[in-house]
Amino acid sequence: MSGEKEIKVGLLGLGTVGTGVAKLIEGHQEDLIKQTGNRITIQKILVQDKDKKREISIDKQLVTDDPWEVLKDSEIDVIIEVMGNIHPTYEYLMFALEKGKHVVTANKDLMALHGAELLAMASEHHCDLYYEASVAGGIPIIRALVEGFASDRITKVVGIVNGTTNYILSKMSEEGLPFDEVLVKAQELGYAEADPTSDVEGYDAARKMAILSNLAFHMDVNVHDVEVKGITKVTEEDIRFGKQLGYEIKLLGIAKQNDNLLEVSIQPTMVNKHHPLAKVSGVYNAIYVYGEAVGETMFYGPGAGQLPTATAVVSDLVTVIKQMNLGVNGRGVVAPYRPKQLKSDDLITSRYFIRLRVLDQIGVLAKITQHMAEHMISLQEILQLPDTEEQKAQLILITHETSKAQLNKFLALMEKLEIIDQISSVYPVEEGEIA
Ligand SMILES: NC(=O)C1=CN([C@@H]2O[C@H](COP(=O)(O)OP(=O)(O)OC[C@H]3O[C@@H](n4cnc5c(N)ncnc54)[C@H](OP(=O)(O)O)[C@@H]3O)[C@@H](O)[C@H]2O)C=CC1
Ligand SMILES: N[C@@H](CC=O)C(=O)O
Repeated sequence: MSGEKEIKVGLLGLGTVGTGVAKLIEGHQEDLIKQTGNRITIQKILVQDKDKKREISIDKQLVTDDPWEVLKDSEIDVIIEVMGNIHPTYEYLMFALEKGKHVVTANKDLMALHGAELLAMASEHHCDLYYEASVAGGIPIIRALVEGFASDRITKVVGIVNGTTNYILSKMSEEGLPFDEVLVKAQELGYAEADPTSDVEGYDAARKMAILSNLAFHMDVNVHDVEVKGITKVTEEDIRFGKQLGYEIKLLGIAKQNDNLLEVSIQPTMVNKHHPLAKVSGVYNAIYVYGEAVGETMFYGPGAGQLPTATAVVSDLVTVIKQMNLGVNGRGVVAPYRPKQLKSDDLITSRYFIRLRVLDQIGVLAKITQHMAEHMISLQEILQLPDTEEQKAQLILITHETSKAQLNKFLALMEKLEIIDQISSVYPVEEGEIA
């Protein structure tokens, strides 16, 4: 096709994802033209360091370190933001939207914190703001929630939403590799955030769970509503003992809504080895969505990395262009319309894996189980193993469903007992409804 209208894009960032976006726009141009009727041109690219050696050859004239050269360019129709961070990114995108430019972003930090303001600004100026790449890289989960399940009422979203930590836990479990070594590899592969603390401490996944919960439950969920625990304290023993009892440890996001009461968390979880989530390995992500009408659905795919993430970004761009051609930009945003109320700890329930180091004495087990009974915690399974220290033993308890409030009271008591040397770890257990 020739003579098609050109759509000009301003690219903020030319790192892992930005490079993938440039590659796809160039490499898939003919298909993109067929789908949109438009030729897509990258007009300008913002970077920090203009002299940095780049993975792809780019016309030097396009590259700038002056944000205003991109943001104030009146020929640019769409800004693609893949530079990350909250500031100055927030200010740049607010400016772009105010000037009537459509925005596509992969930035979950920004969307989880300022999504509502950005979407309001987009709506006010009849602009699109799409952010599919911000959750689960190449999996079109946002589109599924917003469009695919628009007619249903979602009750639960459970999944693995961080590629870096899933890669680390998989390598630790499958190959026995140490945490630090695998983290370096994840950074080299471009999976980890610029500061990998946000991956390993669970903040990245918490932001993604906030975004998903917002869209799934139509509540104004923000990152502060998410209970967060990362993987830095997961030990080789937890992985080994978990396996002995038939579990794999996964950093699992859980968002559940019952009677308009919400719980959202991200934490290392013992997942039954027969549950499909236990088999999600490497950088892959997987998300279960449960709807009242649809029942159970599962989405699976690469959660990070250059081309998977770029696919989501460029697909958003295609949507924006199609809407430009129809003149319907900025109309798709549905603001949260249900009041948000978070569950108290007595309404949050789970099974739990508790690993204790105890004194290896007669009557220890009886005392512990007696305290469990007093706290209305019922035992599902127990495993006692020798400890590396003499006269100590490792005790692993798997509970039946119990409330977080009861569990915390029980653990507080355990801490005070002389027969308990250490509470080594506590993880929720996900058996899965289809295990
Ligand atoms: N990597 C992944 O797999 C995924 C990433 N994302 C998200 O995509 C975004 C980009 O990630 P990624 O590509 O990995 O990040 P990188 O660190 O690889 O790239 C960031 C790019 O932005 C530029 N940049 C950063 N800050 C500024 C600034 N203040 N002014 C001008 N340019 C700036 C950098 O310039 P220079 O090159 O000169 O340093 C670089 O080109 C983030 O929001 C991330 O969370 C989302 C899903 C997956
Ligand atoms: N660091 C993130 C990148 C994608 O969002 C991850 O590992 O999932």
